[in-house]
Amino acid sequence: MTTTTERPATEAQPAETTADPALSAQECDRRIGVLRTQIDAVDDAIIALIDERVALSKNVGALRRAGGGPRLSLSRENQIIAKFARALGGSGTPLAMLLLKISRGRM
Ligand SMILES: C=C(O[C@@H]1C=C(C(=O)O)C=C[C@H]1O)C(=O)O
Repeated sequence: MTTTTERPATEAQPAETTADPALSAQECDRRIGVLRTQIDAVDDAIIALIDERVALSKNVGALRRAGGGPRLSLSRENQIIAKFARALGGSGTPLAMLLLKISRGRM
């Protein structure tokens, strides 16, 4: 898969993730700040990937309609929902449905 999205380094440093009860409150706050910066970068990447997915989905839809086909493919959507459910368990299905809804909304 090719993507135009820059992926942030998501691997937190062990020093930032270790919950050591001997840490000062100030050091805990500092580590939380570091981790939140990483979370923000991951969220930015997720948003960029959603935008990329919407654009790809829109292109498929336009091509299918140009070829005389329907706007949607429910069998394909079911495959995607099943993939997310396999990968993410109970939250996979609603997440896939939300992604499909976002893609439809802009088609
Ligand atoms: C993008 C397509 O068209 C529609 C959008 C889909 C999607 O956003 O993943 C999936 C199936 C179709 O309803 C496709 O058929 O692959």
